[in-house]
Amino acid sequence: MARAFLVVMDSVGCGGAPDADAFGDAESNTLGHIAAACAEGRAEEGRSGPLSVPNLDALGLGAAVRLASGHAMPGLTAVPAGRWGAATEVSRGKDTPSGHWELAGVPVPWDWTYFPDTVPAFPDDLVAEVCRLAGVAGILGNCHASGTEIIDRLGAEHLRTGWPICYTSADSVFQIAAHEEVFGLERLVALCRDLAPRLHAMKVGRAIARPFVGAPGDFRRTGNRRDFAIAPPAPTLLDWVQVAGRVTHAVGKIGDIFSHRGISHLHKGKDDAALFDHLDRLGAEAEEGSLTFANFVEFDTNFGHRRDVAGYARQLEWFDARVGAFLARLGPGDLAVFTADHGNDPTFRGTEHTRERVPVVCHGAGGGSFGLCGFVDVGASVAAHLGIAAQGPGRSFL
Ligand SMILES: O=P(O)(O)O[C@H]1O[C@H](CO)[C@@H](O)[C@H]1O
Ligand SMILES: [Mn+2]
Ligand SMILES: [Mn+2]
Repeated sequence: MARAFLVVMDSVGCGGAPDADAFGDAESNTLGHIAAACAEGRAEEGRSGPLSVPNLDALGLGAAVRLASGHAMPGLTAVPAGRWGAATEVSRGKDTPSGHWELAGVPVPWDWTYFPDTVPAFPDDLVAEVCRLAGVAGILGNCHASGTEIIDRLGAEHLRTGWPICYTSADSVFQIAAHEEVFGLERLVALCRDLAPRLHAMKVGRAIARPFVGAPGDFRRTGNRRDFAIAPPAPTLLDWVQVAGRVTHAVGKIGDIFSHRGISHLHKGKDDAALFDHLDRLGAEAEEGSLTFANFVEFDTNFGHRRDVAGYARQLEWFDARVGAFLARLGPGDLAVFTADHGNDPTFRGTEHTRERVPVVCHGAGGGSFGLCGFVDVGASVAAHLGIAAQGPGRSFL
């Protein structure tokens, strides 16, 4: 029986979204602009020269970017041996839940609630609820911010007052940063968990705990981030597979993103290297007929939001080397799909996600292009490979 591995490279978009302009993201292209910067010698920190991702390129990565957006992709010159194309999203959001749910066959039928880019950003009654749940007299932040910048700016005041730092972004999120040892990690996680139902009722996608450690001038976020996401609106690929009596493995953030629905086994790790160790092990050991669904988040959190072009390129090159070793572990009936959930162009203005198409490159599904498809078709294709009935609007491209 076949196995399937669906691997999301978080934020590794490839431009070309027909509605990018409506998101203020016209011309954004995460992979296209990284490849151009590398080829022009503008991404030389800790690496050098044209972007080198031979394993993903052999599956069709460069070709997928050219198809999606028309970008040249210097350095990615392989004639693809894999099955490849690019996918377009329809959900009215460019965040992680929208992207993953749609990849898993379920577009988002509602409009997300976003907080305005004003100070304060949050309504008084919501702030009052945070204060009640946390047992504090006030909050810090109450604005749009980048998570590393706001702990640098307000971390010392947080230590002094004990008030949690609350902030949001262009995504439908309510984020709370607090010191792991001073405020307490469990207290922060409980605060987010308790606040989440109220946020979900408002169609705010996630309450996110963003713990940090250190002292003023040297605050660092830890790997203990927790996301409390609204549940998907309908059964997803994970549910379809599980209902069919198969095993599902969730690697990294997948559990949180799917509100822990349809997941048999959760595999977490402190960083992407640890997550790839899980993926390698599952490549060798995952059950016949199983689905492994993995998310690699560091492209997005460490490099996209930080607008670090060289860092993003380094991460792609590191990831690609591990892809080569991973694919060597797979058997003849196995499918591996590498794709993304949205863009986060490190050359673009601001620090937010960017609306883009995403590459879809497959190992174990023969060769050639299936052209442009929808995000939902990825889930339908994985289901088809596993011999499971898909639900919803997706159609298999296999
Ligand atoms: O700047 P940081 O805290 O990493 O926040 C980013 O992470 C959030 C959730 O992934 C996004 O909405 C974006 O705001
Ligand atoms: Mn994401
Ligand atoms: Mn992000």
